[in-house]
Amino acid sequence: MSRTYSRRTRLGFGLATGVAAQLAAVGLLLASAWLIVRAAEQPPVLYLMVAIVSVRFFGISRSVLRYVERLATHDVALADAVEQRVATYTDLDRVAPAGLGDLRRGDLVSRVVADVARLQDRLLRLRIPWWVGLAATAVVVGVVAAIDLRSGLVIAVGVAVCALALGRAVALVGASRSGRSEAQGRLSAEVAASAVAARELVAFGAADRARETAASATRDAQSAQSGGASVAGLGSAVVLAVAGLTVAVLAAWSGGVDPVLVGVVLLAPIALIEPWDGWSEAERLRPEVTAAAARLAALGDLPQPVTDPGSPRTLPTSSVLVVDEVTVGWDGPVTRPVSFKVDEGGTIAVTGPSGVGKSTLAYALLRLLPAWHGAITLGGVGTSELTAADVRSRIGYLGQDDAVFDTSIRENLRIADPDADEQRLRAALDAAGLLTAVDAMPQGLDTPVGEHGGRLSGGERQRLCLARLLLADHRVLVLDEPTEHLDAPTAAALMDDVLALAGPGGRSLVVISHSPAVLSRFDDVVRLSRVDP
Ligand SMILES: Nc1ncnc2c1ncn2[C@@H]1O[C@H](COP(=O)(O)OP(=O)(O)OP(=O)(O)O)[C@@H](O)[C@H]1O
Repeated sequence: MSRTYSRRTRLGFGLATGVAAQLAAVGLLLASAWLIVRAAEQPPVLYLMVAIVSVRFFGISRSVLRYVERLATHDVALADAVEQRVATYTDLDRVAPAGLGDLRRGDLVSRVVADVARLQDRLLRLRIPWWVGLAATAVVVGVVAAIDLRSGLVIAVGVAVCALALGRAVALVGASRSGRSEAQGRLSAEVAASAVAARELVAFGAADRARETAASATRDAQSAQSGGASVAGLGSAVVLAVAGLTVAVLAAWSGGVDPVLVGVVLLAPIALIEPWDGWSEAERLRPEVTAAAARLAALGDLPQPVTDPGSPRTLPTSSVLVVDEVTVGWDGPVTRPVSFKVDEGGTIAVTGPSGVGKSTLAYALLRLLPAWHGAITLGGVGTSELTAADVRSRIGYLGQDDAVFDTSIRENLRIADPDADEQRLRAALDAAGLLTAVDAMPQGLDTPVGEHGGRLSGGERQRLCLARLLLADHRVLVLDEPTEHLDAPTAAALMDDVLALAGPGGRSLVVISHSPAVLSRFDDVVRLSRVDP
């Protein structure tokens, strides 16, 4: 349906066609009932024509209306899901990477994919069946009441009993069913972790343990799922029992009803089984949908590690970086206060024992984490007075294991600048010392790099990440262990290319490293030390 109609209008249209489809189904059954009873009296066929045409009309219109209803309501639900997915990404973007706490990758994927899909059910399989079912049921009760008031009241009582019994039965049996989302999330996390670490798990003979953990997560997910199936079974049983009971009561009390209409009255509760089944399915899904909504809301509630100031200052033109008596850490300061200055085009190395907080300092420079004490200024303005986006447009970071995507070299580079033309891509590769190697590859820039860049050597992978960083055009580069995992000649060659980026008119460099060979290339080396425990 055209997007020019508002979502509310499209939903209203979907609901109206849903109710009409449901009434067509009811009409089909009731018209058939009347037709069968009336035909038994063998009247002239003309008397039956209206009912015969009605049966055909309801039969055809039911399918057409159901189809239109699905189109309209799914259109709205899919638009909602897109918005929800964007909102979830925005929440992740707001807190990642420092604010994700203990959330595991697989679990995050499960939230973004499965929980958002579950939320789609809130409209399609939870709310709409209730609204459509209630409207259709009200019409049926009205029609039967018009034929025989007492029978109408009996069906109305049946509806109330069915709705209450469904809610009660599902709540009793399904109290533990909300665990399905968690179980799915844990299963996704286990599978993702095992897939990423498959080589190490096999090498250390830990594959069986990983398999057992995954099997236990699978059992939990299955048990949650089979619990859902038993709830569905119970729901259907409740619906059938209430419908049957209502028919029995109607049969016992239908003495005063016109004999031709007895079939219509008696079959009315049977015609309501379909919408009531929709309620039963809705109640089965309710705990899962509620849990999925809670999990997504929990992402939105994650505290933001750094917040932008209310009135941020303008990003200064100067890129002189000053770190003044700064201490960093995650749960409290782990480093002693550190101070240094990097002029435009200047270089500095940061070193210190493992775990002292070197990478954490890099996070603070990029405003991914706040510093506990001291001040970090860029061009004389405190970075806490700037927006994080402004700081990150000026300061770029190359981590120890930056993500390389399973696509071509060109597309990996374009993540930094989707509009970069061939010339800029080649210039960045040249500056990172990778152009000659790429030109020697048969597919050049279109060479696929494989999962995690597995088809590149360690040095090539690191240079690709460096080239990507250079494309983003930051004036200050923070390089965290850029030569990690590289042999001495490759590391030295990479450092030559890195240092060539600095100098007058060039970029400022903060290089974090343990390596004496790397440190020996710098005049200024800052040593971090741990606060006393
Ligand atoms: N995501 C995190 N959440 C909580 N604590 C963290 C996190 N990452 C690191 N830490 C802790 O912060 C401290 C500093 O870690 P950091 O990675 O900055 O050290 P580092 O000096 O870079 O170490 P290395 O040289 O081994 O890379 C360590 O005690 C570490 O356990």
